[in-house]
Amino acid sequence: MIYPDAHLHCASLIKGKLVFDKDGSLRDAIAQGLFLLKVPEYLDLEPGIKLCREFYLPATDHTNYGGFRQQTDIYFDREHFQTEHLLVDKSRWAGRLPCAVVQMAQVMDAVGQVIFQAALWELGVAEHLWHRISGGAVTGEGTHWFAASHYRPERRLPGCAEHRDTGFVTLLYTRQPGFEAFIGGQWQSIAPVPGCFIVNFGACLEALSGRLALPARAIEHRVRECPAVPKGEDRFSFATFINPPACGDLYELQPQGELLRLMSVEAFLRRFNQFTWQDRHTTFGIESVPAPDAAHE
Ligand SMILES: O=C(O)CCC(=O)C(=O)O
Ligand SMILES: [Fe+2]
Repeated sequence: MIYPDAHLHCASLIKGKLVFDKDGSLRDAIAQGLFLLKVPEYLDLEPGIKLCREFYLPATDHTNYGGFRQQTDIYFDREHFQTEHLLVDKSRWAGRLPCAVVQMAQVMDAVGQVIFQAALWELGVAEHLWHRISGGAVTGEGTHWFAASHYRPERRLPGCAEHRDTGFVTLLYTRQPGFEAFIGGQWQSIAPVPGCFIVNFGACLEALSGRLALPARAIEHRVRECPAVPKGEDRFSFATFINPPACGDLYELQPQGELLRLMSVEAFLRRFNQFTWQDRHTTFGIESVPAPDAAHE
């Protein structure tokens, strides 16, 4: 099946502010659910790329980027899909990820917070509510994930499940095709643009803004089956996600400005895990599994 390629607006960070190219705006991007962001020139993505190429390989003496398959509290084999991934909460980045990856993830996470704040301004959410509605995630508290994904071409399965990201803002980097988003009532391919992140909004932001004049869209997306590329490399991606804490609540802002509590984040994540991946990791993001004895060097 051939899908049309979607046109996405493109933004940059200029002096720490989110600025869109002339034909686009944050308003359009919020309504569409995703946009492209030029990778800031001070951000080196090589550590993330190296991790994606190596995390699933056996550990060796020469590198600390491999040997993650045994670390079952942060490594997930999605059995019904091509993807296998690392998902690591910020509280574990320093102890479990190579130093250069931690530095990169911290910058990506900070960029995500700038975008999140810009989106809250645009949506008209009063600043004194930002901390409460995000469980502090808007300024670095709450849950901040780093994910590194590898798509196993030998598996004749879809790349990754159809889903909406659960949190507020996601920054995703990939170099190979395969990402598809449900835009304008149909699936559309999102071709990777060299030097750009794909930014998308998640279910917590959609829930928060559902009754406002400008409701944010948590875009439905997936990765199609990615075949082996002769002499090419396997598909990979890495991402940071900004989420409320698992012990927090999901809110809907009312048109008059008051907050309505919808449900606990825990109940929401439990449902999401069960329906999206249909595997044994139903408490992912909710229960923290004790760390193994030896931290990853
Ligand atoms: O690998 C990709 O391009 C998408 C991955 C994704 O959607 C996710 O990790 O939430
Ligand atoms: Fe996603």
